[in-house]
Order: sequence, then C-alpha cells, then structure tokens
Amino acid sequence: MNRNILNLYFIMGSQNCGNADPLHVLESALKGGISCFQFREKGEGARQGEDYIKYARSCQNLCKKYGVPFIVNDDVRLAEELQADGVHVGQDDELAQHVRVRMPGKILGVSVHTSEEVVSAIQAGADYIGVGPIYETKSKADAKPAAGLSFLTKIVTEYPELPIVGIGGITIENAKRVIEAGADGVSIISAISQAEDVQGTVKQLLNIVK
Ligand SMILES: Cc1ncc(COP(=O)(O)OP(=O)(O)O)c(N)n1
Ligand SMILES: Cc1nc(C(=O)O)sc1CCOP(=O)(O)O
Ligand SMILES: [Mg+2]
Repeated sequence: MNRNILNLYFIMGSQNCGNADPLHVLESALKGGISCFQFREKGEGARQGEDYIKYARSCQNLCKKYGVPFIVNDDVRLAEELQADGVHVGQDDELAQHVRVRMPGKILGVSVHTSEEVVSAIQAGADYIGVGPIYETKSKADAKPAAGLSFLTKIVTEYPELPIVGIGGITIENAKRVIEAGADGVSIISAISQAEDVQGTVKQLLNIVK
C-alpha cells in the first residue's frame, strides 16, 4: 500500500452531514483533494437495506471518478460485494486475520489503542493502523477517552515502517501536531463533513498535512 493515501483520509456516512446532501459533500471533498475515503454508514440516521447498498455504490462511483481509494468500514460482506479497495475493522469487528483471508490484495486497516493490539494488527497483515481518539470526538458514541499524542508518538518510533493514521477530533487547528508526531496522515469526519466550505477546508487541510 502506498502510505500517501493516508495523508487526508475522509470518513463519512449520511448521518454526519446534517441537512446537506452526502453525495454533494463527498464530491466536494474529492474535488478538494482527499487521498482516501471510508464509507462509514452507522448509528442514528444511517441508511439501511437496499438504500444502504445503493448509496454505497454511489459513493464508490464518485471515488472511482476521482481516482481515490474506497474503503468500507466494518461491513466485510459489502466490501466483497462491491469489490471495494479495502476494509477498516476495529477491535469489536470481524477479526483482522479473517478479513485478510477474505480480502486478499485489498487494503486492510485496523484500529488500535494498545501496543498489544498493534502487534496483533501487524501479525494479521494490516496495511495500516488507525490510532485514536487523539482528541475528543462527538462523531463516535462509543469512542474511548482522548489519548493525546503520546501513544501515537510511541508507535511511530517503534514501528517506522508501519503506515499510521491519527483519528479523533482532528481539525485545521490541530492537524499539524498529529503530522509532526509522525503520523502519515489524519483521518477526519466532522471537520470536513460539517464544514461550510467543504472543498476549501479540504484544501487547507492538505496544505497542512503535505
Ligand atoms: C482510519 C480509522 N481509524 C479508526 C476507526 C475506528 O474503527 P472502530 O474502532 O471499528 O470504530 P467504528 O468506526 O467502526 O465505529 C476507523 N473507522 N477508521
Ligand atoms: C470513527 C472514529 N474512530 C475513532 C477512534 O478513536 O478509533 S474516533 C472516530 C470519530 C472521528 O470523527 P471526528 O473527526 O469527527 O472526531
Ligand atoms: Mg468498526
């Protein structure tokens, strides 16, 4: 995996877009230059059934149009059905080593919060890890307490070859600190999906992370 795809990793579901059209939000983010997209349709207000699959396909088609990897959160079956570019799983999802077998050659991301979880993710064949929440977040109801940059810094030092993206409460104001701590990129929901000017915000973030 080219680790540059983590530079500005946008995560979104329609539940994150308020009254805005989620496909419009995604296309604006793609125009601005996001390097990766994660389809994370979950929680209150998330689409279900046929509508969920149709909407996922629309997001994937937009990502294809802009040449940006389309990663599915949690739902390995959907990722298989759509032949997505990859899957992201956390510690409460399907085991990473099983996902690795189900999706050979695809991008596999794993969320980690401890050194033991990092070792397991590497052993499972993860292409990158997501470390968070760095700062406080309102976008994930069951998020752990904000951890700051110390764990990220430790893992970056111990595993320089491992692609790492920081997540949780990252904004234009604090993204530079995450990059300076050694992350390959920042993963963001609300600072992009709820921005008044999505494309402009993405451009500003890109200037910070590149
Ligand atoms: C890039 C990235 N990092 C971490 C997560 C969180 O995954 P998880 O802990 O499985 O939580 P949910 O997103 O599934 O609620 C992520 N999605 N992406
Ligand atoms: C999806 C997710 N995972 C996290 C983790 O810590 O693993 S924090 C988070 C939400 C990130 O959203 P925002 O950019 O709005 O804070
Ligand atoms: Mg998950």
